[in-house]
Amino acid sequence: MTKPKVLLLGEIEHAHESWNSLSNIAELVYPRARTRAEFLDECRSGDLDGVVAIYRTFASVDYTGRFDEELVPALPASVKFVCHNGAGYDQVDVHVCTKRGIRVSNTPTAVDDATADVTMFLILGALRGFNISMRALRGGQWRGHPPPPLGRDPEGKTLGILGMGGIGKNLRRKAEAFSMRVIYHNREKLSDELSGGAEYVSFAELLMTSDVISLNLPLNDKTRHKISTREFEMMKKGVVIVNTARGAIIDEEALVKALDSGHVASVGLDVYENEPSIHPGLLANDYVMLLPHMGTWTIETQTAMEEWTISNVRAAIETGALRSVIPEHAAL
Ligand SMILES: O=CC(=O)O
Repeated sequence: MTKPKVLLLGEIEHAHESWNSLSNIAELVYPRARTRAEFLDECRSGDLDGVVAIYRTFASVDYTGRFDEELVPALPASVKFVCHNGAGYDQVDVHVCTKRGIRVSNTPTAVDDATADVTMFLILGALRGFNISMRALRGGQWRGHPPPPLGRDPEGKTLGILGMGGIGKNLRRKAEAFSMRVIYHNREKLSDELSGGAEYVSFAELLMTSDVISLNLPLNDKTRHKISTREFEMMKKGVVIVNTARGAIIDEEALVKALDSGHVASVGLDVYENEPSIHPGLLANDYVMLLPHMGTWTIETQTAMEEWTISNVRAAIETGALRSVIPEHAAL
């Protein structure tokens, strides 16, 4: 009997044993294509016919481009599952996949600790203004001349978490260890058990009362530019904003203006609207703490994410259902 095929888009860096063990149940295939045009051709050539599940990485977008209304219909008719390695799956057009009868999975939970850790690092760094002193030190000027303004402590500050999913909940625990008061806004209020007792507030109240705002929500049509000029104006003067979710949740142009006016005191960013390019206004501002999308960049977390994605592929082939189907496909 011919085995179903599993296509790898991107690299397996850690979980080689688990990946290779899939060959017991599937034929593992690798694309020849190195560009989107080549990938579309390869799909249309029939060479990938029989592929049932695709394992894809965040970085594979560099050569396939987004899984959008052009690419998804071009996939072989046999494709039933797209297993994305990552929590955020904004590179995949879920609606087009739904129409084609393709189910999508992601890697929730596996990313929570590492991403919440980076969020805490950025909160502390942005509150303390560490970017200025770190830069001065490397420039041979010790703390700089004049020394940087004094930073602020997290203790006693109100942290507003926008998006209380796995990362938001994990961050809540970590922030409370720093004696921050945590409030949150979500599409729906969570039970006290799930929210850990954090206070549920409206979106407007979160904007108006937080000293620090952390963005922990997925990027989709509803959340793109959720934070723009009007929202910045509603925030307290001197607010600190941290984004480890997706850059396009913030209107970057409006952010630069809010920083330049001093209304937003400082920000900590791991993600950007058009990464890897960064708005020059962010690069130029000393009150911006920047990381190049390092939220899950640890050995443990990258390994866990690969293992998780492979387990989705295995479940898809063995049972016809994904282990962690995305919420949009849960009811299908
Ligand atoms: O950005 C990282 C992820 O989506 O897992």
